[in-house]
Amino acid sequence: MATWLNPPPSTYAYDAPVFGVGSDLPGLVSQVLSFLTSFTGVSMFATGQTADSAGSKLIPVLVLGYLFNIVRRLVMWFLRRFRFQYYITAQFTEGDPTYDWLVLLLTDEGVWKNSKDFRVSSKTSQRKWSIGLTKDSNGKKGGSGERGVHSDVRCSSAVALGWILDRSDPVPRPGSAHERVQPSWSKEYRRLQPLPDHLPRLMCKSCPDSWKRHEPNTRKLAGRMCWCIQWTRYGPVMTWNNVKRKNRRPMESIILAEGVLDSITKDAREFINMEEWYLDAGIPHRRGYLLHGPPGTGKTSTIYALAGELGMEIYSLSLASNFVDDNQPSPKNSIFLIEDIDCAFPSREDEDDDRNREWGNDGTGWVYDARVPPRRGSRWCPWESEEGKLFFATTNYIDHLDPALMRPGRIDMKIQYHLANKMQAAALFKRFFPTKHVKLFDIPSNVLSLIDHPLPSGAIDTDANSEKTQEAKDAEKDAAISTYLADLAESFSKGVPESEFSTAELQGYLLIHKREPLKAASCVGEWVASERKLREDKKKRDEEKKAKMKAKAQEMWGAGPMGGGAFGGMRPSAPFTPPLPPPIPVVPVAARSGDLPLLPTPDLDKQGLTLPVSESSGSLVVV
Ligand SMILES: Nc1ncnc2c1ncn2[C@@H]1O[C@H](COP(=O)(O)OP(=O)(O)OP(=O)(O)O)[C@@H](O)[C@H]1O
Repeated sequence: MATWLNPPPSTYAYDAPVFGVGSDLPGLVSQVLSFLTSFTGVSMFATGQTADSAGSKLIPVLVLGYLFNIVRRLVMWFLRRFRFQYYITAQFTEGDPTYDWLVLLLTDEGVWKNSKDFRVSSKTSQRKWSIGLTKDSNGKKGGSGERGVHSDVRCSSAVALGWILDRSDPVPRPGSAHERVQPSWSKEYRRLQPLPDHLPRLMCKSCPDSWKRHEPNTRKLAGRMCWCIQWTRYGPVMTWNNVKRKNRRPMESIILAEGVLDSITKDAREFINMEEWYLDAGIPHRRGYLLHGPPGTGKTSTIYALAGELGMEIYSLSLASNFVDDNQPSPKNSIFLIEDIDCAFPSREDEDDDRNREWGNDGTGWVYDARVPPRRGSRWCPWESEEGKLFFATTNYIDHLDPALMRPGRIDMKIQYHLANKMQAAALFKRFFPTKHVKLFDIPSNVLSLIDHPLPSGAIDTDANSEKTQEAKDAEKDAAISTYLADLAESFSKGVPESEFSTAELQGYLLIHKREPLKAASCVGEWVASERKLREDKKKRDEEKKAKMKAKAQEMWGAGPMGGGAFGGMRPSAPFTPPLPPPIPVVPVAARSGDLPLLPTPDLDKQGLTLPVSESSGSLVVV
């Protein structure tokens, strides 16, 4: 079924006159003047079109038209000044909760009904705004039924933080997705003056109840870069977009070594509650955590659970954007997250190695890929300027990080994650097979009959006794089931070798047997053996591949000075040192000419890769 969507622009500006002028006067006057200009020009030109004097009358007509245009522009300029003086603009930016509230309110007000311009989309919109087609669970049009709600967005604080009175930019920005919602959309709001008093009321009205409630969701917002042209600046700006909505993850579902989770939560809570102390002590109010360890050990899950626990949103920086704009900071009391931080901020040595490789400066004389832009690396810390926030970074390779990045003040707490131990394996098993869901599991009938103890003899005397004994029977049964499942968990953990598999891997295995606790426990040994074999095979394959590549390179470049190989073992007479900086755009000659394969590999034998290199007209050329 076709759905007519009317996606809202990324920014709404609600204009209201400070002194209650209820219509868009400047806009109206502009329209009238525009019409007069064109009408006068056309009519004068028409009257000048007599057979004998067309040419002589054309020039004054054009001059007059030109003068009209100048006058029109002047009037417009004065009107804009007037507007600047007497209007206040409140901007609601996409990504901020107030934006959502406003769009919701507008939807409820039915403002989209008058829209003439629709965009039809084949994919589901992130926000399911539409013209009265969606209904929430209460049957309310344009309701918020499906929308993600942060667990702790309080109306009052969001209002205080969420809107900006912007006197500096009275004119709509050309080129930006910027739409003005005229005050005429609601008589009620026009009456409420002046705007600064009115806005909080407007926000409180538009803030849906569901936003005020404590709802079990965590939102993750990701930085997205877009281009914006403003009067004052031209360039990329960053907007936060709600890209992921996750159900709030209970802290109990995170299985870590004892005390780890508690210490992070305690530390974060302390940080939040001690803002004033930080200010008084002159210490920047920010706290950085680095979670490091092998993949799949629960680093990201911890952050999501913590966000839910503390009622915070997660603002995640996409490394692809490689950019943070100070003008679009994430709100206070939020979590700023950078996953796999080693990719964004490699250690300086790594970075220099990379640069050397890029510029053929590693002694091989070969330019690998000079098109790789230099990374900003460790000299670029986006959270340096951000206060009142928790910063989380995750990495699998802490050794690859620049020590400067990890100094206190940037990273205050490092938490190491490990591959699963036996305790974690058992806890994970119990999480998968809780007693309360036993009905979902395939429990062998012989086990069930064992669990189903007969009632104690003589217990069924009266109705009351009957109830009591039934309760006792249920409790006894529950206890028997949990003992049974605990035994299975124990046997499962015995089958899992210590610190060899990640929690995610164990989770993957348990998911295969999610309804068969007995099988999950009894087959774990087989699974471990097969996983080990897979790893061995992969290791062998990798080694073979490496050896093949090495042999190929030797065959191509020769083993040593002037010895053998398709290129006669050529090598440069002296190590090549290209100028740095500025970088010259260099494309490997092999890649350009197409007669040699692109050498992909930094770890190929250096001896075999050396070539004589000279510089010629701004590009490096292999001769
Ligand atoms: N300690 C853990 N407790 C509970 N679940 C876990 C744990 N570790 C991993 N998982 C599960 O494994 C999956 C991956 O976990 P997660 O993304 O948190 O790992 P990670 O350490 O961040 O991995 P990576 O370093 O690859 O980003 C999730 O579905 C999560 O539920």
